[in-house]
Amino acid sequence: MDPTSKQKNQAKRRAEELMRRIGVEGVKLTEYEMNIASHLVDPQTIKVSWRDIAGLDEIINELQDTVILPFQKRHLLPDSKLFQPPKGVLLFGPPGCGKTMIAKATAKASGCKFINLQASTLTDMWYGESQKLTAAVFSLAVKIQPCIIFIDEIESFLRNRSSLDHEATAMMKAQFMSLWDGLDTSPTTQVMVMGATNRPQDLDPAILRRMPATFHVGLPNTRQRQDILQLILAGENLSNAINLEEIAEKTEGYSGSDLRELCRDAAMYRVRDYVRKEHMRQIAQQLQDYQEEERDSWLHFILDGNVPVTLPMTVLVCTNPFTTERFENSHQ
Ligand SMILES: Nc1ncnc2c1ncn2[C@@H]1O[C@H](COP(=O)(O)OP(=O)(O)OP(=O)(O)O)[C@@H](O)[C@H]1O
Repeated sequence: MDPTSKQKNQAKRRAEELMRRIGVEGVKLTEYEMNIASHLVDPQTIKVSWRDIAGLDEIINELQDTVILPFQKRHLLPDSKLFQPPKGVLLFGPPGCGKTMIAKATAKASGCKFINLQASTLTDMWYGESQKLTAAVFSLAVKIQPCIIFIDEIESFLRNRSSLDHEATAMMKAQFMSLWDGLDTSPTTQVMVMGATNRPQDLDPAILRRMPATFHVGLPNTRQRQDILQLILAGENLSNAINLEEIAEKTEGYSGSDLRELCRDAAMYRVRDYVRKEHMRQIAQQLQDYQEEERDSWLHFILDGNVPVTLPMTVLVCTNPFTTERFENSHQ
């Protein structure tokens, strides 16, 4: 009995559906390629585009020239070994600064299929399966090219080799690199590995060499923070008193993701504030209704000719002169 059969069947169904949607038909896939294909992203359905990324124009322009142009304009120099996208691109920098967004927008702009791999997809497997899956990543990418293989947290499985590495891990790394090199054998192959990491210093130098295009996606400066805030708050109902320049100055050290959270918190705070005030208003209204009801019941009591021993002054003050008079008369 295969303990992974349920998982494999699900991956197969998902992969077949995806392949149909992205217009790859008549391509026969192995069981392992099917598994990898379930991580395939249809470029049409990628929601992130360059317009959603603020403050990173320099990186975007550079990516457009070095990566996207060779994919898009391949027909201009179809046989050239030089007019090629780099085989490896590395995006590095602190968390939450837009690396994943850039990778997705690159795939969308270049029209490439996008295999979104978590390192764990390859490493959490049974002994022997990892190697078959790694081979499947590259063979699938070649079958459906042009294709970007995106590996988030790439350092977690292609880290510095050490003598402490498990034999299977060491073999998988060596295999990954040799398959990567294999992409170079045909000048027409349009497959690129794109990695993202917060810890470039942990990456194996041999991997770094295979990624000639590196982009530092750092923490945004004041101007970039203002651009990000402007983008996040576009279309929101903002008070005229809000000064984005001032907020940008006060948020040194914030990533794009932190700024988004800040704006989300502010919106939540306004709604919470409104809901609380509304709640207080309702309580005040209920209290007032209750007091009015109480007063009415006292009035009935008085009008019926009863004399309360401890009639609250408020009732006397609130009642009309006629009632008070009756009360006084009856009291005498
Ligand atoms: N430059 C930016 N412009 C607009 N939004 C941004 C920017 N940078 C970050 N964000 C916001 O932060 C979120 C997280 O960004 P993203 O996932 O691309 O970061 P990352 O660098 O890949 O982080 P991690 O290293 O944690 O994976 C985005 O979904 C977006 O809302």
